[in-house]
Amino acid sequence: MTHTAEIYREFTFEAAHRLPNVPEGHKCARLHGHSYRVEVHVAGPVGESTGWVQDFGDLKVAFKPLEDQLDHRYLNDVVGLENPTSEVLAKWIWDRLSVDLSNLTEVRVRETCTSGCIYRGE
Ligand SMILES: Nc1nc2c(c(=O)[nH]1)N=C([C@H](O)[C@H](O)COP(=O)(O)OP(=O)(O)OP(=O)(O)O)CN2
Ligand SMILES: [Zn+2]
Repeated sequence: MTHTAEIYREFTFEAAHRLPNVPEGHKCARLHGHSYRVEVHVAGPVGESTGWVQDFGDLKVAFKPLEDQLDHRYLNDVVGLENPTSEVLAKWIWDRLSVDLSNLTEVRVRETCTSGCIYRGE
């Protein structure tokens, strides 16, 4: 009997940003950078023969074009990321990944060790 499972892969990239819409004097209005960590989750039935939901390698292939657009970039210059909060970035990633990953369930973006965002496509 098969079961369902959720799998994920973590990616990292380095990028600079500033937040243009924060209140006057907010530190995040200034140019700064993060070592972003992104988790991509997909779910589905575990194949009888494969023993997996999907090859982790598929997630790597799907994320690669996004990594190319994000890594060592000034995020505010990327179309759709003019206000690059974690919330906006998580949806930006979801919108692009969901084209290839129909079983996408969750995108997690971590800006720092303590702060981040979870987006589930709603
Ligand atoms: N809801 C959100 N709040 C904030 C975001 C965001 O994307 N969504 N982003 C920022 C800044 O980008 C900031 O660099 C990260 O915030 P913060 O967790 O405050 O980071 P610090 O490491 O500076 O935390 P301290 O504990 O204050 O040192 C701000 N808010
Ligand atoms: Zn920041």
